[in-house]
Amino acid sequence: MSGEGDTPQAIRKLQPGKLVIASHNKGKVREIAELLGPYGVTPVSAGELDLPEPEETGTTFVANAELKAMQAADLSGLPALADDSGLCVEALGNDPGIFSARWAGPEKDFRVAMERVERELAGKGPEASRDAHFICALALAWPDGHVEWFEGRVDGTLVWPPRGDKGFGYDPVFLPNGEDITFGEMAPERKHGMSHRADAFRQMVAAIF
Ligand SMILES: O=P(O)(O)OP(=O)(O)OP(=O)(O)OC[C@H]1O[C@@H](n2cnc3c(O)ncnc32)[C@H](O)[C@@H]1O
Ligand SMILES: [Mg+2]
Repeated sequence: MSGEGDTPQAIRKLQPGKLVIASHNKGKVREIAELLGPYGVTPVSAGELDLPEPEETGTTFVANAELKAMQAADLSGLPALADDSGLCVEALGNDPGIFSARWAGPEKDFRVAMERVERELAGKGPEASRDAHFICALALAWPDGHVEWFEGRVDGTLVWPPRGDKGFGYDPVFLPNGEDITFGEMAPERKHGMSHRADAFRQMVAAIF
């Protein structure tokens, strides 16, 4: 944490415990808390505040991140950071994309979601590209209604069967370009060195902090 004298103006507005992470996904909340670690901000999650999970009616990652952040800022009276993210598989026309969470069904079973990706890819034939990328849109909403957003990306290929149990969601099938282990096999610090979420986060830090 920076000393009082060199703490940038914006971070002083984000007093410890005063930034809502507008997400109900424990894996994301953990990663965002880790990424916020160096900035002296102690986040509180939407779940801890009993905030409702809004319907994601947007047609883009940014629109969904904005609606989640704005609702949390509005209901809590605190600055709120939301993340809308997903896996885009090029041979599937970038599906599941914004529907990545919905492919896991009401039980939020990502084994089912990963199997669906693999099945749909198999349906494209053996020559189909296995290229994929993750996108992360971060939206930071202030209680006065002002919103800023940032979008990050990481490119890779899909493996089958799934490998590793360290991450969440689609991590076990995502092999980032230039790496020999999946996100599911990676220590969190290594994932933060290259992930879509860390990419968006770097842009946010450069702009805000
Ligand atoms: O909306 P919130 O409450 O934040 O939680 P969610 O899980 O519904 O989140 P999204 O609507 O943004 O859906 C994105 C899905 O994409 C997947 N995803 C996003 N980032 C990922 C990552 O870093 N690793 C693996 N899967 C990821 C993950 O399974 C998410 O459920
Ligand atoms: Mg969601």
